[in-house]
Amino acid sequence: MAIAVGVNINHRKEYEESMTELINLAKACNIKCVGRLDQNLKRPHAQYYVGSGKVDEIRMAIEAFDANLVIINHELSPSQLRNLEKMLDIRVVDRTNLILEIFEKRAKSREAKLQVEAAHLQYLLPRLIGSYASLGRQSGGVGTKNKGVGEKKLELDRRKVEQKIHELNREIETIGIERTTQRKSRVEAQMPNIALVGYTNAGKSTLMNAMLDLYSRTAGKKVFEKDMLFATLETSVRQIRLPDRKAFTLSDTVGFVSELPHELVKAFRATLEEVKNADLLLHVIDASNENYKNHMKVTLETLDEIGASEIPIVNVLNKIDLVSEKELNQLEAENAISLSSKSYVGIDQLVDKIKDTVFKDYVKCVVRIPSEDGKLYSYLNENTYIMDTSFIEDDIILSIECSPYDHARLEKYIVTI
Ligand SMILES: Nc1nc2c(ncn2[C@@H]2O[C@H](COP(=O)(O)OP(=O)(O)OP(=O)(O)O)[C@@H](O)[C@H]2O)c(=O)[nH]1
Ligand SMILES: [Mg+2]
Repeated sequence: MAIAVGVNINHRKEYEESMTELINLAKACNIKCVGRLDQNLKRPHAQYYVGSGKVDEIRMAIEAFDANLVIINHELSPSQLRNLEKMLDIRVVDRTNLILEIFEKRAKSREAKLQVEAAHLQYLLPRLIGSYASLGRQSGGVGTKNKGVGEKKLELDRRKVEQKIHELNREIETIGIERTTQRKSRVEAQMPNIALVGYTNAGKSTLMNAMLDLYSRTAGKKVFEKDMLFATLETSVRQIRLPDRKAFTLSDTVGFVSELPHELVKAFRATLEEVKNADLLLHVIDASNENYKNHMKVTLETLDEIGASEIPIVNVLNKIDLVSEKELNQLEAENAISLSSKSYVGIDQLVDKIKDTVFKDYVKCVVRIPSEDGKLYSYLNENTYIMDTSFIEDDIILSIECSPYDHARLEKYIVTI
């Protein structure tokens, strides 16, 4: 049972949505918000984040609603967190900590678990001094009360935590090396990489599944999709082969959120390598969300933070089945495709767009291959688009469209007709 507290700095128009989001983040952590307090300020209060009068109001709300937790819609400095907890005598959780707790709950793979743990410890390190947060982890997460840490123990704790972060990072690095090796073998296969990116709950995983359903022969390898914040925490890479044999890898990635903790972005850098190494990003946007523009901005900022801002982007305005025609015409996004991943509307247009970008260098040519070269024929059948087949003497004449890579390799078979 928590009281949600927000400070609207300079009347930000995204404020209301970010409070709703905070309450949803809490829900994802099994915390129910029973009360809410807001304050308009020009800048946060240095000591308590909220103004000191507001601290009294929060105290009254805690009593009135019998709450055992206060959630703040922003990252608090270590001293603000300490001061507030001291004043209120209750555990205070900031937005960053809440997101970290969700990631901790959802992480499944070893790599994701290690990354989240490293991020959480990094967050805790400067906050170890006498806060509830410092011991919350050892005694069971949000909502636990703890007090009294001796100075000596604190120093010991700090060194232990630093050591642990160091070990975790080493292990994450090792997994990262394996990942790079896997990626290398894909690069050698000359397959372009496309990554789905975007705000959490925009529909990235749903679009991935729709593409798999339509264009993958190895169906059944679907990814997890759900109406909740941060359904996806791991990067999944799948191969897609279009009917004209053009193939690419598609990566589904962790969603972004406004004020995504820097510790997490840093910790997830290895997982987000797929994004950094992509030839094209499909920026999935929930067009039915009235704050979609702010979501786009957050995504672009996060891409910048991970060093992926130079990669070409196609904007995918998703969930158009929930948008009226009038609203659809008002949507603003450059280089955009509108579609519905859920009802499979408009996916063909996205595919055309993909062909126009990552496959624009594909070339059409005619090759003449000896009919006994069955191996070459089956390679071409598998990897290039055969538009026409005819025969001259004992040779097969194929009109094909292929990658520049294959084109170079086929040089001695190419004929002009
Ligand atoms: N109506 C409608 N709902 C959609 C569409 N695409 C996705 N959804 C729903 O939106 C919710 C979130 O979808 P996901 O695919 O899990 O979203 P995500 O972007 O992968 O989210 P994270 O993994 O949390 O970052 C699910 O309930 C989907 O069914 C769509 O085109 N139309
Ligand atoms: Mg997802």
